[in-house]
Amino acid sequence: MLVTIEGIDGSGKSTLIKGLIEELSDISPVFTREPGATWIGAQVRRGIKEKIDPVAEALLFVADHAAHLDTVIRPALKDKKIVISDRYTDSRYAYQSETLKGHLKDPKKWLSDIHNDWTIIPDITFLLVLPVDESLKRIQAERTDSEHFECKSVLENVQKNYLEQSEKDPVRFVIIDASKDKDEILKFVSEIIRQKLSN
Ligand SMILES: Nc1ncnc2c1ncn2[C@@H]1O[C@H](COP(=O)(O)OP(=O)(O)OP(=O)(O)O)[C@@H](O)[C@H]1O
Ligand SMILES: Cc1cn([C@H]2C[C@H](O)[C@@H](COP(=O)(O)O)O2)c(=O)[nH]c1=O
Repeated sequence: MLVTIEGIDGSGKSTLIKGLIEELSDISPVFTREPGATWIGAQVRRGIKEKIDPVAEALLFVADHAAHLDTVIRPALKDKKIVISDRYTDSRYAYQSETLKGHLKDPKKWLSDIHNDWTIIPDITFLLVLPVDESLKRIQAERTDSEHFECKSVLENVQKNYLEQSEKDPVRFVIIDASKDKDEILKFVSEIIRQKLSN
């Protein structure tokens, strides 16, 4: 089973994953992330930092995804493991639809075409939704450096894109009110994962 956790920067994904590591320890899921689980992930982070061309940046994210599927996701799913990924393809649809505006005629179609035929669609996606002002407050409270995505106008559109994605696939997406207490979110998410496993 492939579970993905999505949401704008500062919405609480890493916090939720930290809780799930302990909460679901009896079922030993494989925890992974995009970018970061492959050597290409390091190049993606470099690209973000250096603010490279948006098409080059998008292609690096896609390359990282392909390597992630090859080296982590497919082998784990083949072994019947539960895989939980901090960000996945929906991050591309949400962020690159925004960053590629003005660079490509139809970024959403381009992103869809480039993933078709080889990606794996998650079984369930938890989308953490939080007012952008709140997410920025959380980020600013804890970070000294910020990525170019982390500004109000970009994140507003990124969140809109996420919600649009969730409307297209309401069975896969579970919307979480990320302003709730983190223990409440953790309990809700872990219970849904266990329910889904027992079906
Ligand atoms: N439910 C919550 N209520 C209040 N604060 C929270 C909650 N969840 C996370 N936080 C705090 O918000 C900050 C950002 O959380 P976190 O790093 O988990 O977000 P993230 O979605 O992983 O961010 P990014 O995508 O930028 O890495 C942290 O300081 C964290 O402690
Ligand atoms: C997978 C992916 C990520 N991003 C953006 C979103 C974040 O601002 C950064 C780094 O991710 P972090 O886990 O929150 O540190 O990258 C993106 O634009 N497109 C993607 O596909």
